[in-house]
Amino acid sequence: MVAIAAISSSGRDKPASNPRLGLFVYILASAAVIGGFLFGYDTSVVSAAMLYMPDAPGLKPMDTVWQEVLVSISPGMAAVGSLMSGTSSDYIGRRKVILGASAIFTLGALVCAASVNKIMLLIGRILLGIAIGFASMIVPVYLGETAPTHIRGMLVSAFALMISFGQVVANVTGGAFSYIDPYNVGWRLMFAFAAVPSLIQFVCFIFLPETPRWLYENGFEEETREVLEKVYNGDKEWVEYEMAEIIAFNEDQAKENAQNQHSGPVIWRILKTPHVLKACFIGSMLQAFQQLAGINTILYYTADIIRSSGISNNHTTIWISVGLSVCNFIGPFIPMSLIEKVGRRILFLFSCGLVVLSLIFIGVAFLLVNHDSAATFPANQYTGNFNSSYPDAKGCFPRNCDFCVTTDACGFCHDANTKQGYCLPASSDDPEVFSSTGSCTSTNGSISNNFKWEKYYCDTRFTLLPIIACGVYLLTFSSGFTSLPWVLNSEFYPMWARSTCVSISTTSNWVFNLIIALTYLSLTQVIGKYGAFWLYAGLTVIAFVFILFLVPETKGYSIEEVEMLFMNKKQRREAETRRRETVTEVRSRMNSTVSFGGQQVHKY
Ligand SMILES: O[C@H]1[C@H](O)[C@@H](O)[C@H](O)[C@@H](O)[C@H]1O
Repeated sequence: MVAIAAISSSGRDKPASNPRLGLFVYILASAAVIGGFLFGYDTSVVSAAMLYMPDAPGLKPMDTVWQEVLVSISPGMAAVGSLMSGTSSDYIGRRKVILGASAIFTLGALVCAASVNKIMLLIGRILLGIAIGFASMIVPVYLGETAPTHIRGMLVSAFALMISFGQVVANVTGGAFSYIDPYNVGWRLMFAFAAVPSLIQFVCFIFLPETPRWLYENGFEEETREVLEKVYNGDKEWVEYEMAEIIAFNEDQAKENAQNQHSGPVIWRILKTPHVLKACFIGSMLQAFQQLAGINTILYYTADIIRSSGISNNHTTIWISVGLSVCNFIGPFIPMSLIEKVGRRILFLFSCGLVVLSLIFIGVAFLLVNHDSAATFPANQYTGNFNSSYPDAKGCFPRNCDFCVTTDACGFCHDANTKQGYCLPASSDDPEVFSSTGSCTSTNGSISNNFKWEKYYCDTRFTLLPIIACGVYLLTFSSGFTSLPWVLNSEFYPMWARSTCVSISTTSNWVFNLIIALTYLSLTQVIGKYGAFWLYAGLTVIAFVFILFLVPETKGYSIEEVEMLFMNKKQRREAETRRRETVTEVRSRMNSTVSFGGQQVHKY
């Protein structure tokens, strides 16, 4: 992809030095990125709460179908919420959608915390899902449209950093609240905790402004200038420059609109505008690739992965999970501090390449664990009270321990000394303790001979390897892949298409998130854990090539200029000519001044 020289919409020269910003823009950004925190917190806290909810009074009995529905309804509804938020943020404004999202989030958190039955909990989870869908789409758009160009990438990266921070806090609070009567009170506190930041965000946004670009597009010229004054800390030169850019760009768009006689829904216009369609496709693919790299399998199944690498103690598992989520939290500081220096592409390619290597490393680690795990006895040596006609018995037959414990219905029954054993169907009443047939069945509540039953765990010399590999993966993923799809999507689109395209690409993120999370366990049963991670590595190699050839560098371009990067030469020439004409008109208008409130001000 070729780079273009910066084409200022207004034809003005950019002020020579960056503006000296005040506190305002940082307060505004901090309040906005709370949306990222809520996103991360909500997607993670449910795993801790789920340890207790199935046995909580009022929620019992909760079978696996209910559990799966309660966990996956929020990402599912987030996909719907992010799709809805595009149109609504065009009509009512970005700020009101943020207000709506934080209000719905607060309500959802309180409904979950106060649930007296499963239906109420389900309603709470639906509200939370809609709210995070709204937040995940609108916060990057809000920051992209408000932030000064030279810190735009950094501020949107802070949104991604807050997602990871929300995930760490969810792990820690999940652990902490599990000490406070977890079946009656603890799980409720886990949900209620999130109502505090969402309420803070709601209150902040009562006072914070709408984005200058939305304001101007919707006819609020004076308000646009007022917001720019605050964002640029009264720096006149920058306020004039940005104001001129916004005006010229809007006029240019109006002209283009009239020339091409666009009418009907925005999506129709996107389909008929090749360079915007291309940007929207690239943006959506980046979000899809982010999920196809398997980030959420590692985050959602951390406990399973730790157990299956040979750790059998629950407390150790919890603390290793916290350690891993810290790796995921440290990484985003790298793009935040480097993005405005080295640019988006280098960081993205660097992180993507390292993610491929660490996925291969995870696969190798799981392969070693698999090869090192104990063998099963040949089929003709299955003895004891083994009944091969028992349901599931055949599916559990000729595998080693690792294959056996990866299969949902089976467990490994082994000689406590020699370690060799049988892969048997797990008991339906007590799957973690007994098999349903064979040498590990319950005899008066215990296993009668020298055998031991393992549902998740295989003894291995490589215990630490998959855990180290996951830590390395989380560090490399979060040092670029976590942030860049969000940053680039907040920059790629012209104003008229921005909210629709960001909502499409955000929906792509949620849909692929769901697909990967729902298929991981079945995938490991078909191609093994190592096979699943190598598949993700293969998909990430495709992502690398995709980024290399199709993603432009957006660093340093104003949000109005980025659109040009997706045009071919002819389209760019036409757009440049039209913009030049607009510039001449705008310049002549901007040179005239009128008296306003006793002061001489520009006439726009
Ligand atoms: O950028 C975020 C981040 O990487 C999160 O850790 C992950 O859970 C999300 O799905 C992703 O979109």
